[in-house]
Amino acid sequence: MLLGVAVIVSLLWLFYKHWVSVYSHWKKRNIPFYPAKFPYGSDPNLVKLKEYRGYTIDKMYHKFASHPMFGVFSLRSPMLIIKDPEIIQLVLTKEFSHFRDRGIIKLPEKDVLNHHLFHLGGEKWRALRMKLTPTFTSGKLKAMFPLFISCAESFSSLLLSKADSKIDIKELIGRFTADVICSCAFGLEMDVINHPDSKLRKIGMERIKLTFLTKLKIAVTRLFPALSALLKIRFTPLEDENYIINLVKNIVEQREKNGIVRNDFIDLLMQLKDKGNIGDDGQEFEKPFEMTLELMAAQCFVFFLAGFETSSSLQSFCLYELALHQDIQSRVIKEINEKIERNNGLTYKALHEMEYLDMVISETSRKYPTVPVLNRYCTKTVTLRSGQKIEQDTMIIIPVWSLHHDPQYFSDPDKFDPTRFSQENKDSIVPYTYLPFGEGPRMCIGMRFGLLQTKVGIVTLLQKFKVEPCENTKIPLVMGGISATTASNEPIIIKLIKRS
Ligand code: HEM
Repeated sequence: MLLGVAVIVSLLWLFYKHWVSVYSHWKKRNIPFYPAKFPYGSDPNLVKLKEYRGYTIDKMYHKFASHPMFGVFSLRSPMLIIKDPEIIQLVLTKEFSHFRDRGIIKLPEKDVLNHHLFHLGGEKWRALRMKLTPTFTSGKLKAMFPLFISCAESFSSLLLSKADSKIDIKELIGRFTADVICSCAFGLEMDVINHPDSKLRKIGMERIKLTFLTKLKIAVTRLFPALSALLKIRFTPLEDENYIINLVKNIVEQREKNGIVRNDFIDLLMQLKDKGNIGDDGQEFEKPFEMTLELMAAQCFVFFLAGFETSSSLQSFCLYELALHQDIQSRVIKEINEKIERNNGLTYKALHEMEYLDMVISETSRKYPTVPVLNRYCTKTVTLRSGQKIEQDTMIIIPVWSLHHDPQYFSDPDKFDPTRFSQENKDSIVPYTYLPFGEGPRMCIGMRFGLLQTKVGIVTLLQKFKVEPCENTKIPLVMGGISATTASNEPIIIKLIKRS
């Protein structure tokens, strides 16, 4: 009995020693760091998600005010937080080949729906990124514009039924963005606007949640890959995976059977599938690979996920700020009316001429960056000008929220001030301190699509309604921890007043 207890205590002690052995990582490398405590590491909030990630990292960011970068530990993973815009530029762009991967999760082979552009690394990512980039050329976006407008019309009808009431703006706009992405990328008329409980949207909303269980799975796949394989850890439930794969399979079969060509995202994937192995076309990819139905479904899934949540957040934060700043809203609506009149309707060209609206959206993206941090993973050691090294296998965090709220780069950062992005002022923004879509070869592939649907959504709504705060509007908004993207703790409630 005593022996048994002694063995257990010794094993626990060994486990503890092994766990904390990594906590000297940054000290050995002479990099300032946020000390760690067993078991969570530098700050339990990095793991427990009780607080928005942007806030947790921001507190650390200010503790290391005079340092270009500093180390933290999440559980027992060392991570390097980079603050200096010059080093950020090096990571995202100049030395990109050393930091090509995100390294957020070690992808379990069988979790096929996660093998998408956002999580893939190395050559497979490079090949897919190169092949999928043509999805969003300006020609393609122009061709899709009528689909945006058709979704906007159904959105308008829904809005009219909400006139003069208080609404949860993000919920409403989320239906519009889900419809746009389904229609433009997949040719699917889901009508989420009128059927908000659609299965696809529900799956998307679940996947965007960064629950404790998801974080635990990320940690286990990263720290104990063998255990993760043994436990068959997966991030997408099998039922959802089957649903998405079948959905894509049906679209492909329908198109093949009826000879439908829409020149959209699915068509591009189908062409890649028909051409045989990706990389066999003389474009120098190390290991050619097949575009399987599962790989196609994974790319569709990430476009849906990345497309609907980010744009609906941006639009809701923007309308919230416009509700609070009636002077800015009046200027936006004046511009909208002028440009629509000059172009005989809401055209692609009219939207492009709306410069003030563009400034308002840029300022919203600064104050509420949809993705609070960017992740990179160092695959080859780099020596900085200071002589300091960033070693192979280092996980990197770029604190976007903190940069966007650092008074050194954006004076009075809590103030909503679109003039920061006027023609005269925007050139004075320090490069690599404004990163709402990331930067470099791995930046958001859907940026132009996201901005276009954001503008169509806002213009459609503002043409019909004035937005105002009401007694349920939270001022200021406090961000919450559960979502992987920047999201308010509580619903964003505003009032829609019908324009005469
Ligand atoms: C307002 C809307 C959007 C915002 C704010 C946004 C933001 C971002 C950010 C910050 C990243 C990471 C960039 C980096 O690490 O440097 C990203 C990546 C990505 N986004 Fe977006 N995004 C938006 C819309 C979209 C849309 C509409 C799509 C697709 C239709 C999309 C697809 C993706 C994909 C696939 C990636 C991964 C790219 C790669 O690793 O190669 N995003 N996005």
